[in-house]
Parts: sequence; C-alpha cells; structure tokens
Amino acid sequence: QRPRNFPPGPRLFPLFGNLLQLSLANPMKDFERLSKQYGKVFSFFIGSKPAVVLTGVESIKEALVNKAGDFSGRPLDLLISHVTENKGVILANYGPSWKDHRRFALMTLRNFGLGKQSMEQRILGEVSHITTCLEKSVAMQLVMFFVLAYPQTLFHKAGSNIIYSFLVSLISMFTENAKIANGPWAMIYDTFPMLRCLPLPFRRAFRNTDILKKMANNMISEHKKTRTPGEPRDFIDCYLDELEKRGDDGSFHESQLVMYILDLHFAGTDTTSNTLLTAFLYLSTHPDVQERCQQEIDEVLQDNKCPSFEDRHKMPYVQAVIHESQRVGDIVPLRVFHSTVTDTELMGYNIPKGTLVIPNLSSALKQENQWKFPHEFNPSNFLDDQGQFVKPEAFVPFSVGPRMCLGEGLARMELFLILVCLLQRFKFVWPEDAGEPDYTPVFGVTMSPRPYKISVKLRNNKLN
Ligand code: HEM
Repeated sequence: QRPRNFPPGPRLFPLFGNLLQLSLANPMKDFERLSKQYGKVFSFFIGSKPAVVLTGVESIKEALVNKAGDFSGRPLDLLISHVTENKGVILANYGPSWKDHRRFALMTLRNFGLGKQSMEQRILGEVSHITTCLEKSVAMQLVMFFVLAYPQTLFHKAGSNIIYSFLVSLISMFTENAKIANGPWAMIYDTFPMLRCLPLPFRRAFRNTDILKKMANNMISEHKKTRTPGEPRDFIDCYLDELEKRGDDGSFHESQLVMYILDLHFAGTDTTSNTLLTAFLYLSTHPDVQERCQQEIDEVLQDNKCPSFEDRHKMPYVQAVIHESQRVGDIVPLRVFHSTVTDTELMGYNIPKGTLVIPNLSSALKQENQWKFPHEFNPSNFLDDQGQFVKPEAFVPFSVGPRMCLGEGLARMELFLILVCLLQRFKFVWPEDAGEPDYTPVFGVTMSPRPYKISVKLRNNKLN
C-alpha cells in the first residue's frame, strides 16, 4: 500500500509492485505517460520498494536544490549499491565521507589544471591523436579525399585517455556492469531479496567489480612504489598524500580510493564520448549548422591557431551547438538515483526516509514551456535575439544541487576543445549510402546514438 499522502501512481500488485507495468528495456515512455496521468511528482513500486519520479525542472529543483539536505542520499539496497558497497563518491550516501571525498576530487581536479593550462594541454594532446588518425585515413583514400570513420571508438578512446591520464590505464567490464545494472536481472535482484544469494546472472556484476578492484589495487601498489610524497603526479598520488596527512580518520581509506578510481573512469568516459557522438551525428546531417560553426571558428582562430578554452566566450554559436547536442543527446536521463535521508515533504506530498528518488532530467531537457524548440535539434534554443549564448534554466544534463556532476568543468573543456579542433580541420559528411539518419538513442545508464558511419574530408583551409 502507498503510505499516507504519498505521491499518486498506478495500482500496485502483490510482490511485483508496478514492475510488470513498466518496460524494463526503456521506461522513458512509461514515465512520460504516468506523469501525464498522475502529475509532476508520481510514484511507482519496485516490488515493495517505493520510488518517486520527479518530472520537469520545477520539481527537480524543488527537491535537489531547495530541499537538497533531504533528497541528496543514494539508495542503499539496490544491486549497484551492493556491488560498490556505497564507497567512492557516485554511490556514497550523503554524509561526511561523501562530502570529504567530493571536496577532495574537486580540489584535485582544480589543482591539476581545470581552468589552468595542464588539463587543457592533456585534452589537446588527445585531440592530436584523433586528428592524426583521421588524417591518415583521409590520406589512404586520396582519390576520393573521403574517409569513412567509426567515431564510436575514436571518442571513447579519447574520453577515457583524458580521464586516465589523470588516473591511469583502462577497462571494459564497466560496460557489462552498466548493462546488468540497467537490465531485468538488476530489477529481479532489487525486487526479491530472497533470490540475491542464488547464482543468477546478476552475480556477474560482483565478479566484474572484483576484477576491476584488483586492477585498481595494482595501480595503487605501483604508485606506492614509485611516488615521491608531496610531489603528486596524478589523482592517485594526491589521494595517497592526503591519506598520509590524515592518518586513518575513517573517511579516507585505500578501499575508498579503489572505488573512487572506478567511479571516475566510469563517470568520465561514456558521458563525454556519447555527447560527442551525438554532436557529430547532428553536425553531419545538418551541414548548414556545421558550416556556421566553422565560419565562427575560422573568424576567432585566425591563422588557424590552436583553440584555448577561453575562446568559448567568443564563439556563441559553437557554444549553442555543444549545449544543444547535450540537450538532445540527453546522455544521463535518469541515473544516478537519489534517496531521501529523512522523512520529508515535496510539493504537498509526504516522502518517507529511504524512498528512491528518480530525477527525470530528460523531462526538463524537453519540457514544452521551457524551450523554443523542445523536440528538434536547433541551436537557437541557446541563442537570444542578438545571437548571444544563453543557458535556459531547464538545461540540467549535469543535474543540480550538491550531488550534481563533479566533472562538469572537465567535460565542458573536453567537449569544446575536441569539437573545435576537429571542425577546424575536417568536414564531416553523412554518407550518401547511409540512408536516413536514425536519431533515436539507445537507452542505458548513459544514452548513446545508434552506431553510425561518417565521411570525413579535409577542409580546404590554410591548416591543410
Ligand atoms: C557530458 C558529460 C557528463 C554528463 C552529462 C554528466 C552527468 C552527470 C549526472 C547527471 C550525474 C548525477 C548527478 C546527481 O546524482 O544528481 C553525474 C554525477 C557525477 N559525475 Fe558526471 N557527467 C559528465 C561527465 C563527467 C566527467 C568527465 C566526470 C569525471 C570527473 C564525471 C564525474 C561525476 C561524478 C564523480 C559524479 C557523482 C557526484 C556525486 O555523487 O556527488 N562526470 N554526472
């Protein structure tokens, strides 16, 4: 039974709650239907576990910003919570240890050059690998001066190398864990605690994590052997320095560092690369938008000089295209789930402690009264009448409140520098034989465009 004055929702069934009424493969359409029927704050049950879905920017901000102290917890009894033991930062519950670790990561990112030269240099270094790779392919096709590239692997490599030049080496079991966490076996695990000890496919997520943890542990041992205390080379060295400084104060611990390494890799790879994949899908199928970006880039970066992150202020149209790609790409639509840390109230409803809270970021990014063109790719969504860049309130791809993405600054820098460098040098064309582009994304913990091929041509400018 729903608790008293709990947000409304569909009728409950014994044992399953509302599980059988939702598409486990992609519940987005169900959430849209349910919010039309029950309002901006509605509920459903995963077995006997209550969950509340927040629709639209108003309810998301009311909970995650105005009532941040109540709504910033993480669920403690789901497959992902057990796999990660709620360690690290992404799935750590709201409390002093999470706060300490979050502050530490932000500070370390800043010291390692967010907004400073070195992080910018790392990103530009990665871009030069992408351009070399594309140039080689173009050169091999001299006759046509055209190349078909698979941007999927290019951007994923760049994304993970950038975060890993900050952390070190890389792994692919994350993808499998993300699939498991997002699939029916996770739902079964979350719904029926009595099945958790059985050797069912969800156990694979634990096995994968054990292997990943071993790799992270090896990195830590390697760092311990080669580090000079007080002269950190990367994030791991910084954490080890901090650990020494604090002693065992209970919050900083090697087991936290292990999960932290995995967290930053997971959060920093798929997100930025899928955004770039979305941007290049739209740029190649909207040549007018691409040409306008290139015109702006050429005007600002005269003599084809290398871009810096500061140049974004002089490129309102490019900024609008990047933000619009994030908006339509809708890369993290529902995850990461929140949870209430105390009994509370939201928009007139009672929400008990421990309720799963799902901010539907997607609903804000496509909210009808918030955007000039909510359902189409149109950079004008981010431009005022004078063509200046503006960011509407409903632009929340990084979420809002104290749990909002801590890599936003890094992600912004990556998106801008990679996109500008590539558009400066290449023209991206939707291949003639590729048929109509399919913009429907593949649903997952992070959303990605369907795999596509793209033609790449060297631009006819001084750079080439
Ligand atoms: C376009 C790229 C990215 C998008 C769209 C994105 C989006 C998000 C979202 C929606 C959340 C959940 C916030 C919430 O719980 O309310 C999140 C959390 C997080 N992100 Fe990102 N992210 C991106 C890139 C990155 C990068 C590059 C890093 C690496 C430093 C990163 C690290 C994190 C971490 C550590 C959290 C957990 C924060 C916490 O729980 O306190 N993200 N991100």
